[in-house]
Amino acid sequence: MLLWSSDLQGLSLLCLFFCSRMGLLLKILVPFVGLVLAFCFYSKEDFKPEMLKGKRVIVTGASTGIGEQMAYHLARMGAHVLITARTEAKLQKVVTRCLELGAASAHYMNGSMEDMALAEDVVKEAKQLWGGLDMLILNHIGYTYFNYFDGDVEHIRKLLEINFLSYVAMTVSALPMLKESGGSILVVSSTAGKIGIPFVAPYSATKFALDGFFSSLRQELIIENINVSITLCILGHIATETAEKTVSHVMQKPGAPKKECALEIIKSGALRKRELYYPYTTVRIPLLIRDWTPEFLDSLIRNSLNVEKVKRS
Ligand SMILES: NC(=O)C1=CN([C@@H]2O[C@H](COP(=O)(O)OP(=O)(O)OC[C@H]3O[C@@H](n4cnc5c(N)ncnc54)[C@H](OP(=O)(O)O)[C@@H]3O)[C@@H](O)[C@H]2O)C=CC1
Ligand SMILES: C[C@H](CCC(=O)O)[C@H]1CC[C@H]2[C@@H]3C(=O)C[C@@H]4C[C@H](O)CC[C@]4(C)[C@H]3CC[C@]12C
Repeated sequence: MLLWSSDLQGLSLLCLFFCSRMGLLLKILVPFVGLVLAFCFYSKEDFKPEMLKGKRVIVTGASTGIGEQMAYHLARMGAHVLITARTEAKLQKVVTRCLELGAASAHYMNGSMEDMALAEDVVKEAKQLWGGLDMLILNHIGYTYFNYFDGDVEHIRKLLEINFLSYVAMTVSALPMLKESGGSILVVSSTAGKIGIPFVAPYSATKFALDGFFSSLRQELIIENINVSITLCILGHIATETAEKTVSHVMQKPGAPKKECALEIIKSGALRKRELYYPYTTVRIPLLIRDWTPEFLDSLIRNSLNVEKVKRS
């Protein structure tokens, strides 16, 4: 089995974690881990901001949070940006800021991604504006509660439209241009799209759906030698306004910085990575133990939350 450098890092951290418990650390694994980390360090591809200069990029859900920060990073790198969300006033401010930061151009389209026509119209606008597309960053999400599942099936149907089907609709519309440019699709997902986390059942379903669809589509693009990359971005808790409003009372640690998170997403897409894990340690290690000791991982997740503070609404 071919291990990627980032997986070697994850496995090394895992070995350190388990063997530090068994006192083997100083005898066997320190040299091994040293060799592995040296390999990982020297095998890293280098990201350069110039990679994004003049590139034509759509960022959805960019009126606030991680999407807003991605728009600003792209602007600093000299990209053309087209951003979407529902709140026009916020989008106007982000576009203005993007132009101040050096964007090659900056435009917005406002509307809800419940409407599949909007999803397709955003891609048509990119064709109208730029004649093509280099990067599609699918980031928006609909209203997400953090509580016991309330049995509301309609809420799940609506969230699947916003968080999943609109991503598929935009991808279908954008693929002809991305094939022409050899471009990239960045799909923003979550730890909750890879493992079972309590209190986010509807949201988690939509994120698992993204993994299934885009991981299968990536296989087909490879089979047909189509040069379009798909990067699935698996994020842990990030300190955005919405997340802090929703979960700060339950979380035992603060979220990771949204600005750094946004940059790591862009870098992973530009380097055409298969998946991004951010923050690496808190996301990658649970995934490494997920299939070996699922019950142990489930208990770790439950113990990482102040579950007593979640009251059925
Ligand atoms: N923050 C975190 O802890 C984590 C976040 N993630 C993922 O990162 C991504 C961004 O998260 P975050 O920045 O926290 O989210 P925010 O809530 O900060 O931003 C969500 C964005 O989506 C837009 N949006 C909301 N509803 C709709 C809709 N119906 N149609 C179109 N756009 C809509 C919002 O703008 P408007 O309201 O104006 O429409 C906003 O721009 C998401 O995919 C999320 O799953 C993953 C793991 C952890
Ligand atoms: C609690 C989870 C981290 C568990 C761990 O030990 O690492 C967080 C991982 C993913 C987070 C949720 C997420 O994906 C974004 C949602 C979007 C909304 O902004 C509200 C917050 C989220 C429900 C967020 C909540 C914490 C996580 C489940």
